[in-house]
Amino acid sequence: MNVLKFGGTSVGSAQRIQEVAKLISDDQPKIVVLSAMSGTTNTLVDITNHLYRNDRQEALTTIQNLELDYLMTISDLYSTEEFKHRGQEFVQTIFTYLRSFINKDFYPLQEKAVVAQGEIISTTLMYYYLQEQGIPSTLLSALDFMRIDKDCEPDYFYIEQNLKRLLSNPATERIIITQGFICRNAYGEIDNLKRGGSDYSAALIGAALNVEEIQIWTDIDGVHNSDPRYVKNTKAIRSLSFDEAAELAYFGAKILHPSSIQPAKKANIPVRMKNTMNPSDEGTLITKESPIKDFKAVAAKDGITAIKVKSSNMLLAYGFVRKVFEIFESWKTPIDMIATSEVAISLTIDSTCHLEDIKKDLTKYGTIEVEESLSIICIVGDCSINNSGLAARALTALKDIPLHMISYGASEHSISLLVKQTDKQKALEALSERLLNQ
Ligand SMILES: Nc1ncnc2c1ncn2[C@@H]1O[C@H](COP(=O)(O)OP(=O)(O)O)[C@@H](O)[C@H]1O
Ligand SMILES: N[C@@H](CC(=O)OP(=O)(O)O)C(=O)O
Repeated sequence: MNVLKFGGTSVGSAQRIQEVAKLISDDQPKIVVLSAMSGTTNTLVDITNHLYRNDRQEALTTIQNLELDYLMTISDLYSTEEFKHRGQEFVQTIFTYLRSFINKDFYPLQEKAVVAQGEIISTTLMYYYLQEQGIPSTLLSALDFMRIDKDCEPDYFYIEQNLKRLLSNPATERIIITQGFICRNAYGEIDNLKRGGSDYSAALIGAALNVEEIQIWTDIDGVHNSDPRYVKNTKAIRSLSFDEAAELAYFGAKILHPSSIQPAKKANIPVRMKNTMNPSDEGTLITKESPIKDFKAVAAKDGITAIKVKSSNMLLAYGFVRKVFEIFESWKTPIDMIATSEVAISLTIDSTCHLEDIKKDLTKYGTIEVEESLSIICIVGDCSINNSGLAARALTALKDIPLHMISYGASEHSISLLVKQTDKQKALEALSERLLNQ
């Protein structure tokens, strides 16, 4: 069995849904994980913002416009009156539910339920379409098996037990359709795996069922050697190791959710990235081992904040770094990059929710400097100790760009550099020209 995940663009119109249906209609048993049609989750988030602000008219107009889009999709998607009617009835139930929140107090729990509707709609429309085409399939609700625990981490045991239980139903067809992104939390409430989380859903399902392959179908021929939204002439990489792919995903390659490689790596299941618009292209295969290359790819992560703690107490002291880290731990704020000197420690975070609290706590250890709007540039390649000269080439490529921090040596697969967000594009272009396209 394989897991095939189709992203928002892949199911972004009636025609796209029809094309995905063709791709999944062979005889192979498979679990098909769908995202919401592109744009829907953003619009649902807008609706929740209007509801929080009690902006009745804006909420109503946004809900109505989205409903109209879906009614048009339905009229293009189905050819028979019967299925047009079923689609309309289903979509109207969802939009009546959305309208029911208007004129009431709105809570975070309801926000998660509203945002979940995109995947509920896309999977149901696909399920009906397959029925109309006479292709048997089973629609499985992710809310019946996908769960996160109190720390918002996947509940692996629950997921595996419940998926296996549901699939053991003899009425289950060879094609199983389910939602990406959505789940329940430890209290049974509707929740999600964070934006872009359908990749993560697919990987969790694949690992729970120990499938042969996890396929992520998107709108580009696999993982490219740089971000095509910022750099011209990027090229698809044919092979990546789990570790290389995880670094790229974590440091900004939007094509993959940052957590999605971990379950695949743990279960040693290959991940194949494919293009829905060009299915014959081989895409990118992510496995345990991959041929080594000096420079494979570059990714960039925006919205980074650097914090520097300067203190002469650090000189020859022990326990100082631990105390600093404990503050970040107490505020549940992950640290990405670290650099130390005799009297200072610099580190970066990407969540500023508790920045003021962290700064306040850090002042007891020294003077604090904060710099915002930075980007981490992550260069993935052969950064092993024996590959001398690699860091020098990377730094030479960036000779005209001020570097705020460098992290080298911690990973055999990557070098990370901190630049101003405004220098990101220039840095990506320079690396592409001087390292990747040589
Ligand atoms: N290194 C990269 N390789 C390929 N695509 C990338 C990379 N970095 C960013 N992207 C962007 O990611 C997009 C695919 O991700 P996403 O929009 O989330 O797809 P989906 O809708 O299938 O989930 C591509 O269209 C591309 O613009
Ligand atoms: N629909 C969700 C989940 C997701 O993974 O979407 P996509 O596969 O289109 O990135 C989101 O927009 O965040």
